[in-house]
Amino acid sequence: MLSRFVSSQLLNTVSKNGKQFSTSAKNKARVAVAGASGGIGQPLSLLLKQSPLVSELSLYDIVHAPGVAADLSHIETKAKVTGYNGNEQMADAFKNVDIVVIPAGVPRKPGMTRDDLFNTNASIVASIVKAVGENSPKAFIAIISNPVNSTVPIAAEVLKKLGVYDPKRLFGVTTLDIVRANTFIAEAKGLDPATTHVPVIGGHSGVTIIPVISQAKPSVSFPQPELDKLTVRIQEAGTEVVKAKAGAGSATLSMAYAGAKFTFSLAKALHGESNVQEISYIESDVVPGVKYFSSPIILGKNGVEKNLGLGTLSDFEKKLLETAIPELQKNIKKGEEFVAKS
Ligand SMILES: NC(=O)c1ccc[n+]([C@@H]2O[C@H](COP(=O)([O-])OP(=O)(O)OC[C@H]3O[C@@H](n4cnc5c(N)ncnc54)[C@H](O)[C@@H]3O)[C@@H](O)[C@H]2O)c1
Ligand SMILES: O=C(O)C[C@H](O)C(=O)O
Repeated sequence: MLSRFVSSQLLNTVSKNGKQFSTSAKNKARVAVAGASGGIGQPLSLLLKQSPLVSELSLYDIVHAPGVAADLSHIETKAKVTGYNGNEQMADAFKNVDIVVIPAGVPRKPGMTRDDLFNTNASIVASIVKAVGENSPKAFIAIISNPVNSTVPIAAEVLKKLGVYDPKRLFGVTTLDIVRANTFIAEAKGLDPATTHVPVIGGHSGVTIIPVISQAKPSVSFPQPELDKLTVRIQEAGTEVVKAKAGAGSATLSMAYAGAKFTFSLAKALHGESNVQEISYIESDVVPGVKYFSSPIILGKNGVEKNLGLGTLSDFEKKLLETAIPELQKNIKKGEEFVAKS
């Protein structure tokens, strides 16, 4: 009873941007989670297992994946769950899957930047994406592992080396920034967060996170000092959680929610729902000289169908964009060089 209740709640929430989607047997996705035993991986897998959009759930990690899979497999929903542990089972984990979500890697501790995770997470993401490219070259790949600004270019370069890169099918998950912006702006204005939409563009770290409050729906306005504060709060929300967790990691539950929301949009688009809108960090030409950029997109059966671009930015947001550009360029170059050197 409880699982049905939660499942319908989640479906209602995730269909916020689109129409309710009917889920017959053939329009379900086979989804793999890499890093499935972790702080994000476990609740994300739980949310995916509860969804009628998912037919198979392939859980991969270097530890504990069979245990997590056994546990989830007892839930009274149709998705078939299988666990795969360690390098030798990695290829099997990623065979015949439609979508791979990657929250594998280490999280921040207080005092660290996301870029401080690069040395550990770059090779983790590269090895997982290589295995995905070799075993399901058409899969949509959604990267959660930080630093997202660099791990997405790393994934692209790895897939290029394999000759299977399709920029329409590779996504950096920035959904949590939008979820947070919706929540904070709704709180500030006494709105319902479930029907508040605040785009956040750019990248996923500090000044590269650009809240576009001028395009919020419903429309809102703030005196400049309050706008400054809200913007910084959205940019530093990850750090707020890292500090509050005091050494026990970073956002996991809200990220699982955001990751599930994004994955459900991919699943809906894959199976033909029209006008599925998301915001994601993808290969892009909307900002000259910045090869990867997060902006609103329309998803279709083959991935990114249309990049909706930046829309009209306020002067304040244009300044935020100017500040973000050199940092994004640096992060992207670092990711590309990592693969070129390896
Ligand atoms: N994009 C975002 O908005 C966002 C939000 C929150 C966290 N994150 C990032 O997500 C990542 C994971 O965070 P977490 O809190 O779940 O960390 P965690 O340490 O709790 O879990 C990570 C999991 O990855 C697994 N792992 C490590 N190396 C692996 C490999 N080579 N192959 C497969 N699995 C491997 C670990 O065993 C662990 O189970 C971090 O990099 C974090 O910064 C991103
Ligand atoms: O802040 C972090 O390190 C994790 C994640 O990127 C977040 O935004 O919560």
